[in-house]
This record gives sequence, structure tokens and C-alpha cells, in this order.
Amino acid sequence: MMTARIDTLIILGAGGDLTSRLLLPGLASFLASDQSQPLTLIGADRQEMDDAAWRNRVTQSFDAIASPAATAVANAAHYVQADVTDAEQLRELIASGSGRVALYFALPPAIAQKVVAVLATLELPEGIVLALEKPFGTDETSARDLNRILQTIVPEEQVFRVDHFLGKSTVLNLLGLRFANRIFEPLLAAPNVAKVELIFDEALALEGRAGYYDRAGAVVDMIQSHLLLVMALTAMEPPASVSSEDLRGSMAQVLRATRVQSVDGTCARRARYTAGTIGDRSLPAYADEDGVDSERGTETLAEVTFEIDNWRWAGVPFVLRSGKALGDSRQDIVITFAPVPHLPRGLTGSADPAQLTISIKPATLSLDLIVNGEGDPFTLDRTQLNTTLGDAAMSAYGEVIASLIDGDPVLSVRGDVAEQCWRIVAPVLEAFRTAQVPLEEYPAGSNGPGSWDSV
Ligand SMILES: O=P(O)(O)OC[C@H]1O[C@@H](O)[C@H](O)[C@@H](O)[C@@H]1O
Repeated sequence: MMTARIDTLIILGAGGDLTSRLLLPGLASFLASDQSQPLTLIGADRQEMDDAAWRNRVTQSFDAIASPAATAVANAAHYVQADVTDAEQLRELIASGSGRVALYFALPPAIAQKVVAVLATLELPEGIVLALEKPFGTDETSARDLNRILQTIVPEEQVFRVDHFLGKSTVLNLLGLRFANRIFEPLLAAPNVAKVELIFDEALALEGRAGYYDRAGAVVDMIQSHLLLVMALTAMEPPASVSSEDLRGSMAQVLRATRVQSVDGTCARRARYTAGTIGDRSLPAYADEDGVDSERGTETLAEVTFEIDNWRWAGVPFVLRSGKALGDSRQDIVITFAPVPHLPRGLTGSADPAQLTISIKPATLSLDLIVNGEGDPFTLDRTQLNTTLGDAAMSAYGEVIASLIDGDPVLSVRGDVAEQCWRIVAPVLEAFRTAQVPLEEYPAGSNGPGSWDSV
């Protein structure tokens, strides 16, 4: 496997929103903590722009996390005006890179697929890495087709399917928490665990992204991509190492064993927000947002229960929930332990089982335990052990870019995993499409439909 660092990063779609909002700030975050080697940055897009204008754009996006390395990269950046769906223009663009090249597709999925097809006709430099943003395909079949073409272009180790959740430090903390402490890992299995919940509730609403979101909805936007990967890290078997083969192999194995709890749609709920207020922001109903086709019935909140058919997890529900325009932002992994098999008679009071909560943001860990209460020593009470996990040196995008620039696919979604994630949610998407699951409503700023019990 080739693991030499990337010397040239070429961004396709350099003039787009993704580049300035996420990719360049992520690159700045990486550069601030990496001084070791120069990197040539080339931006490419259809629009007319000269090097100076592109450098200016890069500098502006780098501003929040300025560093000498970032300034050096911005000052030496180049811009190439090109239609990258044209074979000759794409070939010339790639040839303008020196050393090992990474091609970053910051492009809408349909154009990215065209460019992949064009790449398949070109002779490419040794070791080129192709970085593709989500969504990777639109279902299992299209993801498999895209993987098949990519396989004809470069080896799997040179395809980097970006999912920035794999770069979140608290998500990566699952590895240390689970595999470096003897006290949790043996307990993380049926019958010790009653349920596992992964909650990603956002106060953010549509934020002008109707063009993408109205076709995706909460299941595709969050559960199919990010949350299933977090679930895989929470539930996978201990890998022998954190090499890309071992880590991604363990993730793939647990996802292959994952299915929705029932195929008839009763394992899923969905809702969309109506008008409401969050803090001092008044939000229109989702259906009235610019660019939304209300007939499409897109959900802005979804909850799906999965099961993992293996020895460790058989029968334990994994509830994944994510929604927008909710009153409380929450990003938690909540592991609820099973009740003890026998509570000594004479101990009274709340014996609700212990819970371990790993919060992605703010990065905290809390263990909710039952102890003897302060008053009557035979009355049970609850106590909480809390700790903060500290801020990561790099942003999630920075971490993913670091792994890309290192030429190490460990934080990239492996091809078969991308296909599995689509396979897993397919029955839910079908149940939504055929209206087997009612589309409920919740006012923006609330905690979801009143009938949904909160976790
Ligand atoms: O919390 P983060 O890192 O911004 O990630 C959440 C975002 O992840 C993106 O991939 C989704 O498209 C967004 O809808 C979501 O808000």
C-alpha cells in the first residue's frame, strides 16, 4: 500500500460553497498543526478567476485559523479555469500537479459521477488519491456502480470517501474508551445492555440548503451516513490495530450484521417542523421554506431502531435519531445498562439502570450510577460521574484532511461500508416513500412531536 504524503491537493469545485464553508477551513485547521511539508493547493472551477482572486478566497477561508503554514499554502495557491467533465481539460489539470496528487471532488453528486466516468478514460499519475464527498450514490445499487468504476481507476486505498464524523475527536474517543479500559468493554454486550441510543438533535434548520436537503431528508442526511458509522464504532469488535485494514474491517463486519428492527416501517418514526421560534429566531414551517417541495413529504426528524445480528448484540435495540430545528441541541451516545438480575430485598427507591453517556458536543462523558442515598442508607439514589474530554487540536474536517494528506485511508469510508449503509436504511426509505410511516409534525424549537417520548 502506498502511504507517501500528498504533495498537491487539487480541489474540483473550488468556487463552491462546500469549498469555502468546510474544506478550506478544515485545511487551515490541519495546516495549523502540521508544519512538516509544503503542500501545493490548486483550485479548479468553470468560473473565471485569476490566481490572485483565488489566493484571496483561500486566505479569507483560512483567516479563522491562521498559521504560517496556512499563509504559505495560500500565497502559493493556483487557480485553473476548467470544465472538469472535459477529458482533455481534466488531464491537463491533473498534469499541472507535482508529486503525489489528491483530487478532491467538492462537486454536486451528478457532476462528480460524470468526472469519475471521464477519469476512467485517462491515464493517471501513480498514487493519485480521489476524495469524494457524501452522498456516495443514492442507494445501494448506485453506490456499487460508482465503486465498480472507481476500482477500475485506482486501488481502494486511493479512494477517500469523506465523512467528517470519522474525524470528530469524541467519535474517535470511542476507541480509547472502549478498548483501553477493561471496565467498559466486557459489559458492552447483551444481556448487560438494555439499549443504545445515538441522538443528533440540531437547533440548526434548513440554512438555505433546500436544493440538497429536500431530496435527502434526515435519514439520508444523518442516519445513513454519519450515525451508522458512529454506531459501527460503538458496537464493533475490538480491532487488532487501528490500521485502515483492521479498523475499517471491524466497522464493516458489524454493519454487515445490522438490519432495521422490522421491515414494515414500525421501527421508524418521522416528522417535519412547522413554524416556531428557536431562541430569538422565528422559523417558517419547513414546507414553506424557499426551494422546498412540500408534496415531497421530506422528514426533518427521524428515528430508526436497528438490531445487530451477532453474538454480542443480538436483541439489543440501537435507536438512531436526528432532527433539525429542535429546541435542544444534543449529540449523545447513550448506553442504558440492563437492570441487575436481583436487587437485594430491603433496598428501596429508584433502581433505574445505570447509563453511560458519551457526548460528541460538548465533549463530555458521564456515568449515571445508583448508590445508597444520603438519608436512609437502605434507600437508593442516583449520582453522576462527569468529565469533559477536552477540545481536539483539529476540527473534524481537519482530521479527515490530515488522514487524506498522509495518504492513509483509515478515516475514509471503505467502499463496501458505503454500500452497506445504503442497504441498511433501504427498508426505511421504502416505508417512507410508500407512506407506511406517517409524517408527523413538531413546532420548530420544540423537542419533537409531543407523542414522542424524549430520551
Ligand atoms: O455538527 P457538524 O459537524 O456540523 O455536522 C452536522 C452536519 O453534517 C452534515 O453532513 C449534514 O449535511 C448537516 O445537515 C449536518 O448539520
